[in-house]
Amino acid sequence: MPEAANIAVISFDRFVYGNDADRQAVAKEVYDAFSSVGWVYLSDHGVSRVDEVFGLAKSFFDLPLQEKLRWRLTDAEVNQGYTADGDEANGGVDHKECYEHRRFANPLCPSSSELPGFKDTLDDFYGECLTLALNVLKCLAMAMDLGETFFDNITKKADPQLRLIHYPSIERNIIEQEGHARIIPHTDFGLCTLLFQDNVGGLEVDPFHTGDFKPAVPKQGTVLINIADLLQRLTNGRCRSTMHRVVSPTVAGDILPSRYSIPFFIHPDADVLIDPIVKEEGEVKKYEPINAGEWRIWNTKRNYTTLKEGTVTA
Ligand SMILES: O=C(O)CCC(=O)C(=O)O
Ligand SMILES: [Fe+2]
Repeated sequence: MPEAANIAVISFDRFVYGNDADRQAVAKEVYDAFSSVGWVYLSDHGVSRVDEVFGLAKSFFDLPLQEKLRWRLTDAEVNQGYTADGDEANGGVDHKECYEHRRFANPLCPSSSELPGFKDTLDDFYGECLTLALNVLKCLAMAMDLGETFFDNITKKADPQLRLIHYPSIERNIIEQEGHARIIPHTDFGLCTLLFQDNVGGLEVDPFHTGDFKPAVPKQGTVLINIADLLQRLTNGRCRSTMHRVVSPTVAGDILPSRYSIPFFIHPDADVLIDPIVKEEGEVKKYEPINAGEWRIWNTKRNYTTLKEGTVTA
């Protein structure tokens, strides 16, 4: 097995329940991780029902394709619902299917009679993920002296995206063709991402963009968190949004087992201007200011093979 990526594991309950000194210490550890490899594992993160949500993801993806297509994502701006294998890829071929859940509107969600417990449990889980994400962003705000509520103030109206992903069981030689992967190399485009993964493995990160991808191995009871493009821009490159991909896990045999993961992508409000924050005398802004809402829609459309001007064309 290749050497794993060097990603710190931080116990997060010292931030939530600790005193001021504990909170400052955790904030610094988180900031150090984000400004070096761009990733961190959090243990004691306070998000419950993780196993239940993995179970519900399996129940949903086990439904026949025709049924799942009733909830097919059709609008990049709403960005909610089911994405079939082949609908999303950007410059390569992914082998995955997904379901997106939001906090304000879920028009394309199975009802409680169609999939018992699905919506209610996802709503609950979503709330816990959002709380954790905002606490993680608070760490950055503290470490950068932006004021503790900096990120709360720019995420009040935003509708972050909880995603369930299923990478189906597949022949190894399909995934290992040139240009194919379970998910091709990319950076995430929001502020930051929480990522729960099952025990199968295959996630790899390239923290320094040298092409040297290393496994971000599953660690029981933790959530992985990575910086995404808008935070890299906002922090003028201090926090690093880094390449990652999902490839074959290290298992023997020609048929790869299926894999499930649950990312939660946090975005700022659509009307926020992401203008790099400079902290030092003479520091030059490395990025142009951009509007967060336009950035999100542009990136979502770009990632889909089927979405053109907000509609499914297939
Ligand atoms: O499935 C994973 O582990 C990674 C998913 C991912 O990188 C993404 O959805 O952006
Ligand atoms: Fe990603």
